Amino acid sequence: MYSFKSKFSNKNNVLECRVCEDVFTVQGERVPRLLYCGHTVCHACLLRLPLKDDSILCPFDRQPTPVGSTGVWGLKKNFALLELLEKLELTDKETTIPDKKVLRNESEANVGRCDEDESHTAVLYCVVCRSHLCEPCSVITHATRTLAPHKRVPLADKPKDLPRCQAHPAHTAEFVCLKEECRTPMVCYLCKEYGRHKDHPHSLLEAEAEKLRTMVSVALERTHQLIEQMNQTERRLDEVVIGIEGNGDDVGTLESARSRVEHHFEELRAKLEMQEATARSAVETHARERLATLRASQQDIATWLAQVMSVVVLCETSLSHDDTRLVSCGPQLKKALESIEKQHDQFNQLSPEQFNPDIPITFTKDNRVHIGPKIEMRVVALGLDGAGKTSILFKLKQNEFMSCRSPTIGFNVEPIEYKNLRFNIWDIGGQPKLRPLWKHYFLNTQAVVFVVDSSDKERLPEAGLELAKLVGEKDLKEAALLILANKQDIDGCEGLETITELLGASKLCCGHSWHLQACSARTGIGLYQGLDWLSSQLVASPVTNYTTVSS
Ligand SMILES: Nc1nc2c(ncn2[C@@H]2O[C@H](COP(=O)(O)OP(=O)(O)OP(=O)(O)O)[C@@H](O)[C@H]2O)c(=O)[nH]1
Ligand SMILES: [Mg+2]
Repeated sequence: MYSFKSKFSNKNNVLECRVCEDVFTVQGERVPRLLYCGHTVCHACLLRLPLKDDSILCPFDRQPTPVGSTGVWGLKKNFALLELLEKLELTDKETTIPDKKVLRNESEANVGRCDEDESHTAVLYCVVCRSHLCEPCSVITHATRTLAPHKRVPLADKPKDLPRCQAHPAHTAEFVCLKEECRTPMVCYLCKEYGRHKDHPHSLLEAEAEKLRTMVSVALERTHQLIEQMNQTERRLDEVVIGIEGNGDDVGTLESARSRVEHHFEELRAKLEMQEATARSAVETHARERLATLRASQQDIATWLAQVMSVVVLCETSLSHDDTRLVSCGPQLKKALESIEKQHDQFNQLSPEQFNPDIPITFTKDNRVHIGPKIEMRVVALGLDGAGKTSILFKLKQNEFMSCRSPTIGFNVEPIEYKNLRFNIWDIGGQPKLRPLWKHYFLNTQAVVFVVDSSDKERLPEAGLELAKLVGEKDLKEAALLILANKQDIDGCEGLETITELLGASKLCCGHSWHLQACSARTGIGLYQGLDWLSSQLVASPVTNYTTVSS
């Protein structure tokens, strides 16, 4: 029988901590540790001693023992004492336990029995004496001052026995070697202090297990949260799928998107059909009117022909008259010949265009049909004073450039014909006092030509402010915006990138159809590229009919 009394009878007073008077143990909180002065104190008492300048003062002679970052755990154990303890423990076991197997069977059989009295049922476990006790025996056996502080826990909380060291089976493996390459992580103090694991990083088995337990608990908590999030997301995805596909009577978003597409294109088709009907009717009205004019001209010619023929007959007959009769017919003949002259004039007035059977059709971007040689566009030219608006207009109109032009007070308006377009360009004065009047020219404007002076960097921000006002104008919402970076012939003028940046054009004009074109009113470069861009904004198909303007 492995009895409490026999176990401690040898050790009493000899192997106990002189601070707490508890018996030292080979592991755990009563492990004996050495101080620098040579005194031995148990681990638990050392933990309670106050620190002074990172040193522990010996409770017996006040000698300091420095402790590093590892604290009390870093102090050497009193191995001589430990050896002695273990030997005593083994001797106890050998003398009291004749056969280990018998002991195991016995201790298994004794589970529930009090180690002091087999007739009692154990309910407690003394973690120091490692004995199972009933309540009364626990009180009796621990009545002395030395044994009274022993920690006794309910049997259910009995700590698990520590494993034995593989290399030194007589010792418990109470440390964990933290070196990755070590295959046997659980080691005893011999391995740790002197053996294979000397100088390896270590941790106490309990501390390591606690660290792992905490790590696993945290990971587990996070995993539970992740699972919850995944479940929630799965539910939300299900809802989204149902939202898209629909469920029973609820129509999904796919169906409503489909209907919106169908509706949009139905509307477009209806609008297109209307536009086609309007265009067809315009073409037919145009053709009918032309045919009516042609038929009227045919009738006129038939009438003129009959009249001319009768004059021819009169003239030919008169040629055979004698003198008296011819003279008397003179006034009639003169009148008839005058009428021929008149009909000749009327005949000459027939327009040569009548002889061209073509019907010139152009489509605008909004699907209106334009029939006729020229499609018109209302354009306003704006910009700061001196930017070169008037110079550009006159360069386009009559290919002229004047190096000294007086500022425009009011406006100039000129039709500029280019390909099959007629741009009616309104050039408005740009002096500060005239700028508030710009808005009176906006109505029905299809395009704004905003002119900036590329050689005047200082005034570009001011131009940007005026541009900002223009793009905000309601009447110009649909208007195309052509920015002409003028005076590119001047040395040191700014490039398009700087101009775009200083005007803030990219941001300002994003709601508009806009284009920045480098040009010069002096040389004419870039002006027709600007007009081409304007044409492309108005006309759906490319404009091919080149007419009067020469570049
Ligand atoms: N070198 C050079 N000078 C130009 C160019 N365009 C205009 N100028 C000159 O710049 C000055 C102002 O030109 P204008 O056409 O009167 O300017 P504006 O924009 O009509 O000015 P306001 O009528 O006051 O709004 C004139 O002296 C022009 O000769 C150009 O492309 N190159
Ligand atoms: Mg001007």
